[in-house]
Amino acid sequence: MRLVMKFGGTSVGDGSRMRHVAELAKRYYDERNEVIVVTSALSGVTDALLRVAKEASETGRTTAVKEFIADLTKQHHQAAHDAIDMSNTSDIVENATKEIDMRIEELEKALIGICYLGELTVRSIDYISSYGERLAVPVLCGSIKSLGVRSCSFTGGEAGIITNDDYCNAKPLEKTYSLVKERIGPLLNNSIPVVTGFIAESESGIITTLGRGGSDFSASILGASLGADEIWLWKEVDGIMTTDPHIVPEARTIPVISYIEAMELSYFGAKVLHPRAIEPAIKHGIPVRVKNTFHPELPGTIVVKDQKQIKDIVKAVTVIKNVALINISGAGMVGTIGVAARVFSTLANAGVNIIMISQGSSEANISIVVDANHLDAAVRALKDEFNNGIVKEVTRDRNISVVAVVGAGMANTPGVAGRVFGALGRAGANVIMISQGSSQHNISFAVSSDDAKEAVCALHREFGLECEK
Ligand SMILES: Nc1ncnc2c1ncn2[C@@H]1O[C@H](COP(=O)(O)OP(=O)(O)O)[C@@H](O)[C@H]1O
Ligand SMILES: N[C@@H](CC(=O)OP(=O)(O)O)C(=O)O
Repeated sequence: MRLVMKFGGTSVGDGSRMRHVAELAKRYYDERNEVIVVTSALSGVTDALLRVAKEASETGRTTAVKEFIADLTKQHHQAAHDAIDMSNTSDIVENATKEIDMRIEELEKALIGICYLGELTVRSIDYISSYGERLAVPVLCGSIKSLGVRSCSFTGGEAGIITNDDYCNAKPLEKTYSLVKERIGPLLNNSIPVVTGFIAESESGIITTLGRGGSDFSASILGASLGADEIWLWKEVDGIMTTDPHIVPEARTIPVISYIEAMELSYFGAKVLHPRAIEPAIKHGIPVRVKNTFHPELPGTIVVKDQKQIKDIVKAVTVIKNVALINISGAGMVGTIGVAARVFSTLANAGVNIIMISQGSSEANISIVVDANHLDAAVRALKDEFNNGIVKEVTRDRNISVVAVVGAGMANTPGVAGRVFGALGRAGANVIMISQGSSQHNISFAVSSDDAKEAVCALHREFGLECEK
C-alpha cells in the first residue's frame, strides 16, 4: 500500500517519541508499504514561536529572544540525541545538530529584526512559525536513517506544495498536485521521505502556512497528489471520538465515519481534524484513518466516502470555545430592507469570521457568533456602519461556547431536536441561540461557557454515545 503518515505535535513531542515514530514508519515500510512521513512541530513549539514573535514586536527586548533561542536549541539538540540511534554512527546526529543550528541562527536573526522593526506582519508570522516544523524534520529524518532506512527531508514548498499568498491560511494551487507527484513519487521505492506539515511556499518562494493544525491538510494534499491508498493521521487519541475525551472521559472511538460527518465535526470545533484536512482526500476518494501513535495496535477511525449502514442518529457532540456573541437590535430594523446585507458586508470588510447567525422572524434582532479574537473589530465596524438609528443597540457577550450534535442519521429522523433541547433543559443548560443547517447533519446552539461542559455531557448521555452498541 502507498501510505501517507502524518504525526501530530504530541506524537513527536520529544526525542523518545520521535524515535517511536521512526520505528513505526520503519515497521510499515518493512512490511512492503511505500511510506511518506509528514511531521508537525514538537508540541508547544508553534505556540511558543508565535508568542515570542509577538513579544519581540511589542517590547523589542532582544534579551528575551536570546533566552528563547537558547531554550529552543537545547530542546532540539536533546531531541536529536534521544531520537537518533548512535550505535552505528555519530555522523547522523552531528548532521542533524548542524542543520538545527543553521535553522536556529536564521530564526534568531529574524526575531531580532522584529525587535528592531517593532512590527509583525502576517508574512513574518508565517516565516517565524514555519521553524517549528523545519526544526522537527532533521530530527525525525535522522532517526529514520539511524534505523538503517534511507530518508531525506523536505519543506512543504520543496516537496511541491505551492499556495496562494493568503498568509496564515494559504490554499494550495492546482499545480501542487503534479509537482508533488514529480518530486516525491520517484523516492518512494527505496526511501521514506519526511515532509514538514503546516508549511508551504508561494509561487515567488515565500514561506506560507496552511492555518493552525494544518499538518493534517498537508498530509491530505500529499496523499491526493501521490494517489495514496490511505492517509493516516497519527494522534494522541484512539481515533475520532464521540466527543473530546479530555471533556468526557467516557467518549468512545467511532469506528467508521463519512467524509461529510468528519468535516462537520471539524467545522464545529472537534480539534481532532483540521477543517480542510480531508478536502483533497474527498476529491480523490482516498480513505483517511485516524490512529493513536501510542496504541498503534488499535484500528482507530476510518473516514470514508459513504457509510453503508448508518445506525447512530447522532455520531458525536462538539464544542467551540473562544467565540463571542453579538446582538444587533432595534425597532427600526423591522421591515427595513437590506439590514442583514449591510451587517454581513460590514463584518466581511472588517475581516470578521462569522461562526453562527440567527434572526428572529420579528426582524428586530440579529444575533451573530464570531471568533472571540474578532469581537472588538466586529463591534467597532457595526457601530460605525449603523450610526443613523436603524440599529438601536449592539451588545456583546464573551462568555459563550457553541455546542453541536453531528450525525448523518439525523436527516429525516423526527424528534432529534426535541431530544436535544429536552436533555439540555433537564441539565439546566440555558440555550442562548440555535441554528440548524438544511443538510440536517447538525444542530448547533450557543450556551454560556459556564454551561458548555454540562451541555456536552448531557447530550453525550442522551444519545447513548458512551456505551458500546
Ligand atoms: N471528537 C474528538 N475525538 C478525538 N479527539 C478530539 C475530539 N474533539 C477534540 N479532540 C481533541 O483533539 C486532539 C487531537 O489529538 P492531537 O494528538 O492533539 O492531534 P494533533 O497533534 O494532530 O493536532 C485531542 O487531544 C483531543 O483532545
Ligand atoms: N504545528 C502547527 C501545525 C499542526 O498541525 O500541528 P498539530 O499537528 O500538532 O496540530 C500548529 O501547531 O498549528
